[in-house]
Amino acid sequence: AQTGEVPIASGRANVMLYDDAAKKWVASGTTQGLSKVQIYRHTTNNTFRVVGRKLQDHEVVINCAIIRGLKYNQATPTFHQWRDQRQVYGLNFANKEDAECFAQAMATALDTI
Ligand SMILES: CC[C@@H]1C=C[C@H]2CCN(C(=O)[C@@H]3CC[C@H]4C=C[C@]5(CCCN5C(=O)[C@H](Cc5ccccc5Cl)NC(C)=O)C(=O)N43)[C@@H]2C(=O)N1CC(=O)O
Repeated sequence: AQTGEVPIASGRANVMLYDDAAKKWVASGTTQGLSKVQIYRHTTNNTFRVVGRKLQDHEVVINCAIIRGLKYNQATPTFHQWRDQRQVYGLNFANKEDAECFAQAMATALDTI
């Protein structure tokens, strides 16, 4: 977190990006494996972003702003996804509790911005 950012959710997930050309999901980052995915709230300007780091080597595998109007799709109880103009992000959560907690924080963020 940068100064002035606080995490409002944290969960374990495989962070996936959709390869439009190949029409398949690919793991984000250089290795497979679970990441710690957090939603940070910036305390001064009340903006939010999703940051994910590999549990093993802390490689940053996702760092994307949560923008007003984002549609967060809970495709399954453990696979949630959204898109921006560049790509589609997928979070394959380790369990549905982490997924539910993350989705709740995402909803809060989307209600706030
Ligand atoms: C990690 C493996 C993964 C695990 C779980 C399952 C769950 C379903 N699933 C999918 O990929 C589903 C199946 C159909 C395919 C077709 C298109 C896709 C791909 C690109 C985005 N998309 C949208 O449907 C988006 C969603 C959206 C709606 C609303 C707002 C935002 C968004 Cl992003 N619709 C728009 C209109 O954008 C898609 O998610 N798709 C996953 C999946 O099979 N696997 C297994 C594998 O791939 O082996």
